[in-house]
Amino acid sequence: MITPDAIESLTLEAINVAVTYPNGHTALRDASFRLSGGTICALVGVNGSGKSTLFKSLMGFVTPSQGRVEINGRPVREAQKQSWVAYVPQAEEVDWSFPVSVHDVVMMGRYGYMNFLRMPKPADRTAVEESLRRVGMWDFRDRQIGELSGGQKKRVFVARALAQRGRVILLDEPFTGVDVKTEEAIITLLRELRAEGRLILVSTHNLGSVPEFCDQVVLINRTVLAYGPTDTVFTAENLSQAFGGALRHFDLDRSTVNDHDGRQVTVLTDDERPLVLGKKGHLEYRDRTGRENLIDEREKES
Ligand SMILES: Nc1ncnc2c1ncn2[C@@H]1O[C@H](COP(=O)(O)OP(=O)(O)OP(=O)(O)O)[C@@H](O)[C@H]1O
Repeated sequence: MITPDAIESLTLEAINVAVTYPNGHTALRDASFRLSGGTICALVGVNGSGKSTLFKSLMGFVTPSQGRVEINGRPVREAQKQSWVAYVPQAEEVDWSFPVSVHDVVMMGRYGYMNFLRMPKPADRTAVEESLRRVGMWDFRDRQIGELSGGQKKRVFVARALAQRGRVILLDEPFTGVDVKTEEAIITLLRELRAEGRLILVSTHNLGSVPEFCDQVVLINRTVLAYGPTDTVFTAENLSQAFGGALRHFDLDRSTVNDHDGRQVTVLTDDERPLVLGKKGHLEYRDRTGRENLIDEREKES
């Protein structure tokens, strides 16, 4: 297991990244942000805003036409050779009819540590078992990957990232098609990985979940519009800039959201997990543990 000491200096930096596809379409231009290890950062933007393109450039799958990506100050391809960047794909990107077992999929996370014959060593087998147990999928190890539910498939790909011992872990829409219980299990795991000093970047449409588990946000729309701590970046103004008319917007005079305190709130949503902003535009949290100061501040509101 990677100790926090070993990755405490982890940094990921995009510097003026532009990506133009061979058909001439520029999906990203002048995109810059910098993140350090020990964070869960949301990558938030509308469909087509360039989230997957940004992920591909962080993995070295597309080469920026301008700018660069650096991990610990080194080109991303060097980090990739050391298996530092792990990727959890969207369900649609995977061919589920491919005849591989759950165990095989997670073993793929170890390929970077093997020679060209890809003969697993005991350390590889141990990493696979530990990772599958950690996501609660060890009992499913011999199942064909296509025979799992959506949430189970997600957990297997998270296990593959764990087996890879990725320092930077990229998750593309990990909560799509996943029930709330599995979402919570994945979030718990991500928090553990953050505590180990890893850098986790999660692309998501679930605005309402972001304040609950992401300490930072990168907001994109063909460039980086804003990045930094969630409570400074996740404002109604920034979100309307990022989403334009794509978000539904409700102003409620008297809130009935969960067990909210009945004061005025604004709700922004593009799906079933709405983002709730208080009267002064501050974030409202479902889980207020550790955020008692916010409740005190609310008391002072009229
Ligand atoms: N291989 C490609 N060739 C040409 N254009 C592409 C290619 N891949 C993506 N694009 C275009 O680049 C833009 C950004 O696409 P990208 O997939 O990065 O967006 P996204 O934010 O991940 O979207 P979604 O939320 O729908 O997954 C889109 O306009 C898309 O049509």
